[in-house]
Amino acid sequence: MSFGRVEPQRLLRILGAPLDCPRDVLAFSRHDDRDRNTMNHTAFLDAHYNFSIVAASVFIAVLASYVTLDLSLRVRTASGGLNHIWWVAGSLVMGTGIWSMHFVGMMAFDLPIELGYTVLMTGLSWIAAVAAAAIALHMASEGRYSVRSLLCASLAMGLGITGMHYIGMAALDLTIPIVWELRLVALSFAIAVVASAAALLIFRLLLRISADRRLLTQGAAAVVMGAAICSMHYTGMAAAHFPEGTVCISANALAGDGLTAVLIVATSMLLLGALLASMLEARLQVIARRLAGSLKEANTQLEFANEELTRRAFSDALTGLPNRRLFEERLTHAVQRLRRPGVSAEGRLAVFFIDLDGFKPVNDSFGHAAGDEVLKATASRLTGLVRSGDTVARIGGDEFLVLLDELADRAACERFAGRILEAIAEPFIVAGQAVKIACSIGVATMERDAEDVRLITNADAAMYAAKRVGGAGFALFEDGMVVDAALQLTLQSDLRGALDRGQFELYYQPKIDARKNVVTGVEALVRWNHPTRGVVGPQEFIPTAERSGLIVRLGRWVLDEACRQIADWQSQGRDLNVAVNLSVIQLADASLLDDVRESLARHNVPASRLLCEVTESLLLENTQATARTLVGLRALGVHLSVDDFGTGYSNLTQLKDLPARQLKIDRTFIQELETRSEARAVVASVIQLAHALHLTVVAEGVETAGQRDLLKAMGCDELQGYFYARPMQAAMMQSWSIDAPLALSRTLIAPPLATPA
Ligand SMILES: Nc1nc2c(ncn2[C@@H]2O[C@@H]3COP(=O)(O)O[C@H]4[C@@H](O)[C@H](n5cnc6c(=O)[nH]c(N)nc65)O[C@@H]4COP(=O)(O)O[C@H]3[C@H]2O)c(=O)[nH]1
Repeated sequence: MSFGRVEPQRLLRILGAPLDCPRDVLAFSRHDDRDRNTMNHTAFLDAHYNFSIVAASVFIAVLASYVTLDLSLRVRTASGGLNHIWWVAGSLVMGTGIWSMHFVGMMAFDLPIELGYTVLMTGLSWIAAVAAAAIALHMASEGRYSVRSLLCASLAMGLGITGMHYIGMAALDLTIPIVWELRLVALSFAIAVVASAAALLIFRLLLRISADRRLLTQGAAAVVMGAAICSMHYTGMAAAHFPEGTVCISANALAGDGLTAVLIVATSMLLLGALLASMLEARLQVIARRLAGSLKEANTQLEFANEELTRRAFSDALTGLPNRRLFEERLTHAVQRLRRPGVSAEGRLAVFFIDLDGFKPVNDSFGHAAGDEVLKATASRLTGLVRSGDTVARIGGDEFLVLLDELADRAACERFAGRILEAIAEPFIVAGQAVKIACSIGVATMERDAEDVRLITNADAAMYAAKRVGGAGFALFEDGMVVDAALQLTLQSDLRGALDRGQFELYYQPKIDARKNVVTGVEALVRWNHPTRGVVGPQEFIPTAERSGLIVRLGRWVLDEACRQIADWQSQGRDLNVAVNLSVIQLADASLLDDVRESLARHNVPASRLLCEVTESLLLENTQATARTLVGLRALGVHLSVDDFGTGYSNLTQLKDLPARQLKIDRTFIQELETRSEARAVVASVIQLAHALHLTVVAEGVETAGQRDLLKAMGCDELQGYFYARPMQAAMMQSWSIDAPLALSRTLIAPPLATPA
């Protein structure tokens, strides 16, 4: 299709080329005054353009620019060697596109002589175009460039494009050479350089534009770039004047309308193909990015899950402290560090085993959430005591471990244990109430050259030792304690089966009315008939039973057995009151009241025959649950006795609010009665004040006649102790008589406890 012939001047106007070019040059028929030297007296051939081919060349230029811009993105975003392939392919496509535009533009140039192009020079011009494209795409892949590099690249590209154009012109082998209008040649070079710089800036701009707005921007940019390339070409063409009489020797080489059509179609197909490939690649890149994104997300989730698993494997979920596993690992490292050559010979490690005293009742009375708060607060108090390199761990229930290294001596360990005791002794706020808890601490240390590294076991053994002497204190590990600790473990496992196997038995110790000298009642004291160790005293297994929770079942059995015994004595005509000891854990147990009620009913025993002894310190803790139980017991008609009075920190006025009926003065006071006047003064005033509060007073641990006489003189109501009788089996109570000679009562009635193996 042809749009007819167009004047070059009009064509330049359409393409935006400078219009101040002298008419004579544009018309190729008149001389330019300024270039008179070169063009004087020379007549030039009339040149015209075939508009449809010019349009095709413009289309190719715009299409090439669009494809080039697209390829620049691929070169920039592709990775793993693909960018190099895109660079080579892109340079070929872009170079061919520009070159093709030039070649088609040349075809549009119509002279009255036949024109044709030599293959070699045409090929060279193609190479120049590809080189310019390679420079452009390389710069595009950089993304950011300095003004200097932009200038250099624009110059190089400009040279490449201009080179392509003028080498392409040189492919016309003419008998009379072309006369060049240098000003326009320079202008065409300047246009090429400016167009290159604009193209590079557009490359960069395009990278910053979001994908959805890119299509339009890229289209507009392609039009600008295409127009710039065409301007350069047609300005270059305007600079060429073909003298009249010239003949094209290469007319038979590359030429003809068919070739133009093939070139246009082939180039367009090449460019469109490249565009499609580029778009496909872009799509693939999006998919790959999405895949990579989801893979990354999956990886992040996996990493998080792994971290969480590791964290859980090595930490305690409630407090966030390291657990036993991590503690052991850190201990191993600490031991290795200690043994490393060069470490101070005095350096030592210390493990503190901390077990809370009285935590279980808090947990039972206030609920697990409150218990958790106490544990968390304990964790933070302990953490607050150590330095950053030390380790605090929770290894279960209410047990914590602390590892300190570089401790100077045993005194430092003792000081630290003291600080732990102080920290835990501070009241905990539980459900809005201040609750006091203590702890037992076992300390095991290791010196540099020591072989034994069973620090945790040793600290545990020491903690047991501290617990056995009443808790709320610490003990440093000593060799004999390991045996003890092992014994505790055996005890614990044996205890579990002992109840089912009926190995527990109640012994009874009489209480004597001080004035009337008659038995008023007995205190039931539990014994464990151990199959291998013989009779085991309560002090050896009650703490263990409390720790293992078995005390609730054991206490239930004691209550029931005591009621059964009351009924038994009743049936023999003996009305004896029986006192049973209640543990702190039983008091906090909601089922205690039901247990007492059921036992009384089962054995048909009046509640007034039963007396519950509760230690003073426990009564004064007076948590909500304990208070409820005490009031409930009282409501049932069961009497209460304050045991071990004087060992706690109470004063008598605090006792007046308690539903107790009896007060037992601790035997440590009784033991000093004869030797210390202060003890006498205390016991005398306790008896007086207790009477004022309508409490009967029992003195426990009466061992001598002198103690008996003093207590009688002070007005003490009841007496209990070895002076009268040791705890004995129920059957022996039959034959026992107060009037029996003391020596006899001791040998007959006091079966010695078996010494633990
Ligand atoms: N040195 C000396 N000791 C005397 C004398 N008279 C009595 N004793 C001992 O003092 C303890 C008195 O019981 P406790 O203060 O309630 O102290 C009891 C009580 O707190 C606890 N216990 C005993 N049976 C039970 C029980 O069934 N349940 C609970 N929860 N605790 C019990 O075990 C503790 C020790 O009981 P036992 O070993 O039987 O020790 C008894 C008794 O044998 C004396 O003249 N001199």
